[in-house]
Amino acid sequence: MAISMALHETATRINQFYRLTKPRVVSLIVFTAVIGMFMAVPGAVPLDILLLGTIGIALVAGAAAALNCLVEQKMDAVMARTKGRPLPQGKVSVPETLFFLMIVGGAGLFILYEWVNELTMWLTLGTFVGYAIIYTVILKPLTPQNIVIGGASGAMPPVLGWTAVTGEITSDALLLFLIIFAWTPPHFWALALYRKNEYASIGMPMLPVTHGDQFTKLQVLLYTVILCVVTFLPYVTQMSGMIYLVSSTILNGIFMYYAIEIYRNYSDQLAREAFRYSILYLALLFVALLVDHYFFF
Ligand code: HEM
Ligand SMILES: CC(C)=CCC/C(C)=C/CC/C(C)=C/COP(=O)(O)OP(=O)(O)O
Repeated sequence: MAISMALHETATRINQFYRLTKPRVVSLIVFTAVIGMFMAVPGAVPLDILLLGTIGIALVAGAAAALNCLVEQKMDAVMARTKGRPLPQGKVSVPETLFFLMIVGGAGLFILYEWVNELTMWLTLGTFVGYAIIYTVILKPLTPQNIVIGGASGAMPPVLGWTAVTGEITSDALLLFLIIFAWTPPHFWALALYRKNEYASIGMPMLPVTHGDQFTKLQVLLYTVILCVVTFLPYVTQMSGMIYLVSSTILNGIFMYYAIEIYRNYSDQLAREAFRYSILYLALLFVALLVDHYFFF
């Protein structure tokens, strides 16, 4: 009995640390990194790079998310969406979180340095600093353009995957970066529209709080148009073929529908759906890139 209680308690503790890493967001981030690896070569990705690169990038991304949770714990305690997180709930302490993220992040960087390559290690460290320091600490509380600039960190993982395999950055890798970079504003501002009051309550200068709903809706629409243009580029540059063109056109059509409807007939429900769709969109777009890469015609 005592042993099973102790086991249960240990599992619960481990789960709290796991939750600090924002596992769902990080899964999609790692997924785009893995697809970046496959896109970088015509044939198979060496298995050791695939495994160690993925583990290394995932560990550093998880550490970055944990540092974000640490920095924002007081604000997280106020917002309904975030108040259940481990730090505001007192499930883990500040020193424990610091220790955890340093071990996890350090292990990730070590793996990348030792078994992948130095360039990927440095770029991953730069991405960590970009998200956990430049975005979280400096830009987020300062300017509503925080996510346009901070989004650059979220857009880096396919580039990290690419350099893990090739050791260099090419224009095709930058195209993958551009796709996520253009996707981030409609992804986040759709959410910010229906979570505006929560952001206002903690004084976070998100676009709907500082510039109002109408302006934000217009920005969602504009960035969705930019996204459509950017996602056409892999076909134009012949990085991708027909499978990608058809898939991305359908995915973009649905995204445009949401962006136009948000602009013309806004409801929180619609913005919530658009936000959920944005996640599905990115996942499927990257699947389309991958499938097309191996069945190019
Ligand atoms: C600066 C850039 C970004 C900002 C500000 C942002 C913001 C957010 C926020 C606030 C949520 C939480 C929604 C909720 O709790 O209901 C969220 C969820 C999510 N984001 Fe982002 N995001 C960014 C970039 C990214 C990137 C680059 C990816 C992946 C490539 C991503 C993937 C996801 C996923 C998968 C979820 C759903 C998580 C869940 O279901 O718990 N985000 N995003
Ligand atoms: C490879 C590597 C080091 C990647 C790091 C990049 C990274 C973890 C990006 C995540 C983007 C993200 C979780 C945004 C959430 O916004 P938020 O943090 O403002 O959301 P919140 O309000 O839910 O805390």
